[in-house]
Amino acid sequence: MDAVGRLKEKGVKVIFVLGGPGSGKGTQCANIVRDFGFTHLSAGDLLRAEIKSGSANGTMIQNMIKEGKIVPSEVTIKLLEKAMLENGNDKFLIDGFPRNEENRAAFEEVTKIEPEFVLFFDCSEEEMERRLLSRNQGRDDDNIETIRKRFKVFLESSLPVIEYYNAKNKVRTVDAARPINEVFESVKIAFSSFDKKVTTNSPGNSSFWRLCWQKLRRRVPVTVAMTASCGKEAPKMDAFGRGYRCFRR
Ligand SMILES: Nc1ncnc2c1ncn2[C@@H]1O[C@H](COP(=O)(O)OP(=O)(O)OP(=O)(O)O)[C@@H](O)[C@H]1O
Ligand SMILES: Nc1ccn([C@H]2C[C@H](O)[C@@H](COP(=O)(O)O)O2)c(=O)n1
Repeated sequence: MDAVGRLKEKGVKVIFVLGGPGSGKGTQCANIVRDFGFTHLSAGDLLRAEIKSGSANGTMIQNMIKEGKIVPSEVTIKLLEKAMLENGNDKFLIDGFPRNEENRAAFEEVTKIEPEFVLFFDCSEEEMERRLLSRNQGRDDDNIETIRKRFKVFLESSLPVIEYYNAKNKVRTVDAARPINEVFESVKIAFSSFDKKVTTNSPGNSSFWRLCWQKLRRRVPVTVAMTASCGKEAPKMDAFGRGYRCFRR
């Protein structure tokens, strides 16, 4: 049986975890693994492991990561597919993928998998830059020059992917600019509605969404619980340039 058949047979469920560089995707994925039984697959980690393994693609991947560029989809998808097939679990958090339209379309085409939902960590560039510069994990790309390139790629190539899934009502947005524990409280809300397939303020609830809009227009912060569970696009009151935040605190 081919890889697609085996993934289908396994009944693989996928959640894409997206957000700017340093928004806290990896940190929160560790919490989700602990509490919700998912396996965490970081596209960036898989690519870095490929460099270390000395594979034929290693040098190309290394150069692209140093430049903040996105590695061709076929390389990343092969690594993700292999990791999902080799793992006994059937629930995966795919962190940092899809990073652009090519990643997204190729993944669907090759694996025939649609994500259950997309967990989007919303954080300002200032905060992400602060975090990346103090991450201290010896990453080649955590220097100010590459960080700026990664932000540009995020805005130009990754946000359209989030918008694509948003149009399909598949995005659950979390305000990621708060302390780790507070962010996780919102993540838990996003996941509890996944398990139960019910949300208190469901995306289809137009009066709820109208209330969100009214609050945003008056600059009253919409609570994270609402944002996380409604699963709809947060209106862009403070978009581009300073990140993708829907309101100022
Ligand atoms: N809510 C938070 N508040 C403060 N620091 C945080 C928070 N979340 C994560 N961090 C720290 O910020 C840094 C980046 O976090 P993390 O590696 O989880 O981000 P990421 O989105 O996975 O980044 P990348 O896309 O570059 O891999 C880490 O040093 C982490 O400890
Ligand atoms: N789908 C992906 C994911 C990652 N990369 C490359 C480019 C990124 O800057 C780098 C680090 O990823 P991170 O660990 O920050 O998620 O890896 C890619 O090309 N394609």
